[in-house]
Amino acid sequence: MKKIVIATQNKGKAKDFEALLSPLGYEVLTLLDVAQDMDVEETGITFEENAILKAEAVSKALNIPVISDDSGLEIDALNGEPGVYSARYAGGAKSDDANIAKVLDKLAGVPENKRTARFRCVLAVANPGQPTETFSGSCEGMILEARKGEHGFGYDPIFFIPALNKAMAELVPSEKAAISHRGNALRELKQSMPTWLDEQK
Ligand SMILES: O=P(O)(O)OP(=O)(O)OP(=O)(O)OC[C@H]1O[C@@H](n2cnc3c(O)ncnc32)[C@H](O)[C@@H]1O
Ligand SMILES: [Mg+2]
Repeated sequence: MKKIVIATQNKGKAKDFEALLSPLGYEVLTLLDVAQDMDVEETGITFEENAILKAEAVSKALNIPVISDDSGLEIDALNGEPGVYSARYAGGAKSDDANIAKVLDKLAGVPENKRTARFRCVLAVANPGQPTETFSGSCEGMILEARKGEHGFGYDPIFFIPALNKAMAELVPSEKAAISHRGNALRELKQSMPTWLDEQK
């Protein structure tokens, strides 16, 4: 089986990438498999900057091609927060539960039609000795008033997709892959670099 390294420590993202890439015949490896202690500081102020930082640091250290993912949730009523700070929105250690609680608290009393939001994802492809490329995807939705569903990770239980009449966390991995910001960004990558994935071994 072909292998591909995703420069992430996030097990939820790893599952999303498995749903996207195993149908194409890839085994997905992450930093948790290949470089446990590599934690790249995300000092950028955009998803692009952070995706490039993570991909280049890992590609350089391991001397292999990698894909990184920088992503987050933008809520219109909060002027785009949590945005690039999505992973640690509630401060301290990363906690999906505390992050969701903070969002629900901040949106208390905000009516349904003002709860619009989107997930964004930027993938960076870094190859030793070649210029890094980025690809982006988004997914529009609304912030629910309470958690719903058991699948996914992060803010998925409070992200409602009107077209499916379901929360993101109610979708099984293949259903999420078909409509998600991460899936859309990967489809962009495949379109712009049609042979890149095939060339990995
Ligand atoms: O940097 P790595 O190691 O990849 O892992 P991370 O969790 O820190 O990832 P980011 O820096 O890109 O922060 C993204 C955060 O945005 C949220 N997020 C991103 N994609 C999501 C998705 O598909 N569903 C729910 N929440 C998501 C979630 O809180 C993530 O922790
Ligand atoms: Mg991170």
